[in-house]
Amino acid sequence: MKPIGEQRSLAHLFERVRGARRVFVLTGAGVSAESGVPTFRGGGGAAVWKGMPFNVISSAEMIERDLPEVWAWFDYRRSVIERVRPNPAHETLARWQDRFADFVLATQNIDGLHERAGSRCVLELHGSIWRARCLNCEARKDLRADDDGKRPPLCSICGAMMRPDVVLFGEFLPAEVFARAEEAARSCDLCFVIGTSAIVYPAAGLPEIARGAGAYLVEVNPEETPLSALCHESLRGRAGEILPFLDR
Ligand SMILES: CC(C)NC(=O)[C@H](Cc1c[nH]c2ccccc12)NC(=O)[C@H](CCCC/N=C(/NCCC(=O)O)S[C@H]1O[C@H](COP(=O)(O)OP(=O)(O)OC[C@H]2O[C@@H](n3cnc4c(N)ncnc43)[C@H](O)[C@@H]2O)[C@@H](O)[C@H]1O)NC(=O)OCc1ccccc1
Ligand SMILES: [Zn+2]
Repeated sequence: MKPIGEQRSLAHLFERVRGARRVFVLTGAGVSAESGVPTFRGGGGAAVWKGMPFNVISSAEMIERDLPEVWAWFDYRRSVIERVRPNPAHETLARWQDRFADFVLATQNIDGLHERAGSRCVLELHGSIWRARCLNCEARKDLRADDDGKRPPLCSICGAMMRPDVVLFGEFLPAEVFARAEEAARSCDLCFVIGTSAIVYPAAGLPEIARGAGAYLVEVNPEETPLSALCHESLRGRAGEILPFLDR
């Protein structure tokens, strides 16, 4: 793949980025790929855990059916994530929060790497692998600060069992978080969609909202996605190389 700079003149894009006032960014697993976090390939069919496809082990039914197995799956992913570091894509987006008058970053990722890179008020559309939530009183617990290793963890408020505080397939997204992302998508003048296969909804609908509201839509992804046709720009390459390049 030709380096982004040689693909064609991006002067007009630099212009757009320099002139942007309200920027909305949606990220997916691809933004963490260069950190060493495996992607999902569209949340679809391939077996990811003990022969179960991703959208089965990460589904609401599994909480009922086998909560210990759900914890085993997220404990494994947490063990992978705790060994990696944010990459230049995360770092660039952290800088951008102070570069634009209005900047909103929404992510489908539960890995917490945006926060570790210094991004503040990240809209975690699908929750966080670093939190547990009580099945009875909804109290949250930060597993970085307070994890006695007991599985399932027990709620320190009511003693009930806790589940990972992530949004599983068939579950609604946190309403307030999604509403803020929708609002930002509706009112932005520049929208970046970075490292997502844009298959999982309602997150994949956010760039469509931005485009529909007149925003300039830019995709960063080495591959074509269902959103590419909707984009003003599709920058084919890796986020960790392209974002620092746009940061001028
Ligand atoms: C599979 C899909 C069709 N299914 C859905 O969308 C479902 C059902 C559905 C709802 N509405 C629909 C409309 C149409 C069809 C289906 C639906 N949605 C839901 O269930 C949602 C909840 C969805 C959230 C699920 N939780 C996740 N994650 C947390 C858990 C966990 O992580 O385990 S989703 C999870 O999968 C998705 C994976 O996608 P990506 O992040 O994009 O990753 P992927 O690997 O696919 O792609 C990576 C991309 O990066 C690129 N890339 C690779 N390297 C790089 C690189 N270096 N740089 C840049 N890019 C790179 C690659 O080329 C690739 O394009 C993310 O959203 C991720 O968060 N809830 C819901 O709708 O509630 C209401 C409801 C309630 C009751 C009954 C019905 C409906
Ligand atoms: Zn509780």
